[in-house]
Amino acid sequence: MSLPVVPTKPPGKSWREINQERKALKRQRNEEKIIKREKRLALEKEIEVKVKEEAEIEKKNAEISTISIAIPGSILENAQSAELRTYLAGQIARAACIFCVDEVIVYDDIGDKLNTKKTKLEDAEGLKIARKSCVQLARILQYLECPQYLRKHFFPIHKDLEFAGLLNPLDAPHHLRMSNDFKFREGITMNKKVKPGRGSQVNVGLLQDVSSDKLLNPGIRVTVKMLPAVEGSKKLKGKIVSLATPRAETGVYWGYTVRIATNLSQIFTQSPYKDGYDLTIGTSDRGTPINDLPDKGVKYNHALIVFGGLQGIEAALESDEQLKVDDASLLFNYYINVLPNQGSRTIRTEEAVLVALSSLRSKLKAENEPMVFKDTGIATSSIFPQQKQDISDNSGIENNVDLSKFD
Ligand SMILES: C[S@@+](CC[C@H](N)C(=O)[O-])C[C@H]1O[C@@H](n2cnc3c(N)ncnc32)[C@H](O)[C@@H]1O
Repeated sequence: MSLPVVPTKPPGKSWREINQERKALKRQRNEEKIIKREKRLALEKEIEVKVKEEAEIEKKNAEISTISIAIPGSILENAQSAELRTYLAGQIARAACIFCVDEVIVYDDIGDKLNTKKTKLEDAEGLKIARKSCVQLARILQYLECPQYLRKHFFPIHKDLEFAGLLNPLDAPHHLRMSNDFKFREGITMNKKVKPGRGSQVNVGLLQDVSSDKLLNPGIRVTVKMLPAVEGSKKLKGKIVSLATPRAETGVYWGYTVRIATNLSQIFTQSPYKDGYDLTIGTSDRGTPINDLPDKGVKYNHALIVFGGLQGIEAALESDEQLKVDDASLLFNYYINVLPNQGSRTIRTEEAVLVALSSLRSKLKAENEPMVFKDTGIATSSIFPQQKQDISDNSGIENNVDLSKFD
């Protein structure tokens, strides 16, 4: 039988002193517990506020007003050579970039009339057939929009791109060089092992990959918000954000997405915006003179401007079996002539895009205009002074058509 343990009294101290010390220790422990709990509650609150703020930013991003243009792929079919076809596609890309277009829809305005010029795509949704000229136009548009350092990952050698290397570059703000210091960068998720709980490594066109906050499949194009460097650490860290975030947060134009519509009606029905387009404009020399529109009087949140091909929008309407109207102007909120008293009998589609986007600027009023990007250019950092050379030449993007499975 074991005897009860009797606490031994340390020498030189009375039992009163010992009890007081114990009580003080207990009090101190309780106080520490309270401080710890308060700290934890404060941290939880901070996280809650941050999550709310981020949700607000995401909501704001989704609300930024956008401009989409629809171009018939068939315009390439009238060009005399492969080089001229490529150049024409480059002109559309340059116009879209110059006027900060958010979405380019390449549509088929001819339909089944000339069935031979089609190419097949088999994906999860089943068999899709698209006009070859539409696929080529979409491919060149995507190629030019993609930052040079990512092209080798997203654009394998393809006949459609044979002369794309000769094209005038877009020189878009998101085509960053190593020497550019900007808080957003486009990147590709890499196939690198990461520790459990960590996000994907992303190549953003710098010497070092960025550790991101999300674990994604390799080979995906992502937009990364670069996080401030931690003191004493050389590691680059970033947060994966939506494609709309750079523009919503800084006002900088961040490129366009590309989709293919296999007829005129799909331009309207397959809009990536939740409630579709709230302003639709058709362009034709038979439209209402643009001067009739009030200055800054046409409000929009998601505007769509549709251009026709050789025979105009009327021909596209005729080829679309789903559309039962016989007057093209009835498809749009506005049907406009952007250059009354034109000097040439015909204005080509690629010319009309520049004229229309330019003259509509003074007529349209965005409901949620992105803020003005105040920087005169993207700042050049002194961190990489010796690496000012262009990164090697070289898509995938939210809402972007996946062209990799087209012939
Ligand atoms: C060669 S034109 C087509 C022919 C036609 N006369 C017409 O405007 O419908 C090609 C496209 O350029 C645009 N376009 C040409 N002239 C235009 C004008 N004066 N105003 C607005 N758009 C025009 C239209 O989108 C048109 O479908």
